[in-house]
Amino acid sequence: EIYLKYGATNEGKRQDSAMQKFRDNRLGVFIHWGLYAIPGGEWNGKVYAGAAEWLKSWAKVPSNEWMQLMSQWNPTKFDAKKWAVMAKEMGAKYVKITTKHHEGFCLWPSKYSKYTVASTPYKRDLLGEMVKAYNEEGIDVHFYFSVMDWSNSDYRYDIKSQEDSIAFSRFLEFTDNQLKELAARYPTVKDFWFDGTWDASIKKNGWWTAHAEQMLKELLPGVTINSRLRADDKGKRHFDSNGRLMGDYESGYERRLPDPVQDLKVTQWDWEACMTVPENQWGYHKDWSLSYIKTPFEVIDRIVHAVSMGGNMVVNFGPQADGDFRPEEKALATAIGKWMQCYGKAIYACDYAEFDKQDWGYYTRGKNGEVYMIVFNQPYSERLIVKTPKGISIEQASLLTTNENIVVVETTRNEYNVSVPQKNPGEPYVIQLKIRVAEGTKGVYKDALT
Ligand SMILES: C[C@@H]1N[C@@H](C(=O)NCc2ccccc2)[C@H](O)[C@@H]1O
Repeated sequence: EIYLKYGATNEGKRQDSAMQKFRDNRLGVFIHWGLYAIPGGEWNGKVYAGAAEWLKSWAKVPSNEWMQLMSQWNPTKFDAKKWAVMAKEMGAKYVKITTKHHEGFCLWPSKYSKYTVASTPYKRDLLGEMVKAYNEEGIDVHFYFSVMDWSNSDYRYDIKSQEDSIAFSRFLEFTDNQLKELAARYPTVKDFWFDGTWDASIKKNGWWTAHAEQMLKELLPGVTINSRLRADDKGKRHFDSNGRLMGDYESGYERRLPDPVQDLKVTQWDWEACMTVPENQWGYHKDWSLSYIKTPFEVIDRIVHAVSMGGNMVVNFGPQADGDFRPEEKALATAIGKWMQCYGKAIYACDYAEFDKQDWGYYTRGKNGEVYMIVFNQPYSERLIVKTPKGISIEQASLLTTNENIVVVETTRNEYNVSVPQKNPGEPYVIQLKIRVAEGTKGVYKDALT
C-alpha cells in the first residue's frame, strides 16, 4: 500500500440512490456540438478524414482564427424540445452534453470566457434550454467538460518552468470558476464527464483533480464523476497507484469495449463506454462516406455487450450547425427506440449475469434474479447452448415479447439446450430464463427472489 493524498476516495461500487440511478439508466446519448459543426471537417477547401471536432488541430488553425467561427454560430433550427423527444423515443435515459470541448467554445454564457454563445448571433443559453427540455422529458443530464482548452493561453501541455506553473495555476482557477458556474446555473446536472485530461500538466497536478471532484460533490450532493478526470499523487490516471478506481465509474472505453471472456475484471466496478456511429467522428462531419457507418443492429450489439458486463453505453450524435440532426442519426435513434421498446426490460436496471459468454449473444440479469438471453446469432442447430454457474439450474424459459414457452433440455450437469422461437423474430431477440438457486450458492444470486 502506497500512502496517497489524492488517490481513490471510495472502495467498491457506490450504492447510494444517485449512483443506482446512473447504473440503472444504462443507455445514454452523447451530444457533441460546437463551432466544429460549422466547417464539418472541411477547411480551406480540404476535407480532413480525422475527427471533425479536432479539425482545428488537423488544419493547424490558430485559435483566434478558429474562434471567428463564432460570428457564424446561428443554429436557427435548434429546438431543445425536439432534441429531448428524439432522445426519449430512442429510449435513452440520460444525455451527456459537451458544455465545452477542446476548442474552448462554451454552450452556456460563461462569465469567465469571451468564447461563449452569448457572443454569437444566436446569443441564447443553449445549455440551459437543453437541460430544461431533457429534464422535462424525464431524461437525466450529464455534462461533458474538456479540461484541455485550446482557446485559453494559460493552458499548458506540460509544466517546464516557473512561468508555466504560474500560468497553469491561473488556468486551474479559471477551470474551477467555470465548474462552479455550471454547478450553480444547472443544479439538476447529475454527472460530470471530464475529458482532455491526459497531458503531463494534469498528471503533475493530481491534487487539483481530487479537489475538483470534491468541490463538485460538495456543491451537488450525489453527483457522479468519471475516472478520466483523476490523477493521483504520482500522476497515475483512472486507477490510483494502489490499483483502486478513482472517481465513481471507469471511463476509458471510448470506441472500444472489454472482451466478454478476457476482461471480466470490469464487472468489479461501475463503468461507462461511449461510441461513435462512424469509425471516429464525435462532432458533425459533412462526409460520412469516408468511414464505415455502424448499422442500428451493430449499435444495439454494443449497447447489449456493455450492459452484459455491468456497464453503461453512451451513443454519440453530432448535431449540424443549424441545430438539426442529420437524417442518418434520426433514423438510428428511431431504430434503437423501436428495439428498446420491445426488449428494454433486458437492458434497463440490468447487470452482469455471471454466465459464461456463448456465441449466440449475451446474458443480462434483472433485479429479481431473472436472466435474459439476448440472441444476436441464431445457430443452424436451432439450439442455444447455456452453461449455468454452479448451483444454478434453469426452471423455465419464454420469449420476452410473446411469453411463448421455450423448450429447455438439460444435456449434462449445468448445461442446457434452449430451443429457438418457433417463428424467427427476424431481429435480435430476448429469451427470459427463470432460474433456481441451490441452497448455499455463492455469487449474485444468493439473495435473488426466485
Ligand atoms: C469523447 C471523445 N474524446 C475526445 C478525444 O480527444 N479523443 C481522442 C483521444 C482519446 C484518448 C486519448 C487521447 C485522445 C473526442 O474528441 C471526443 O470528445
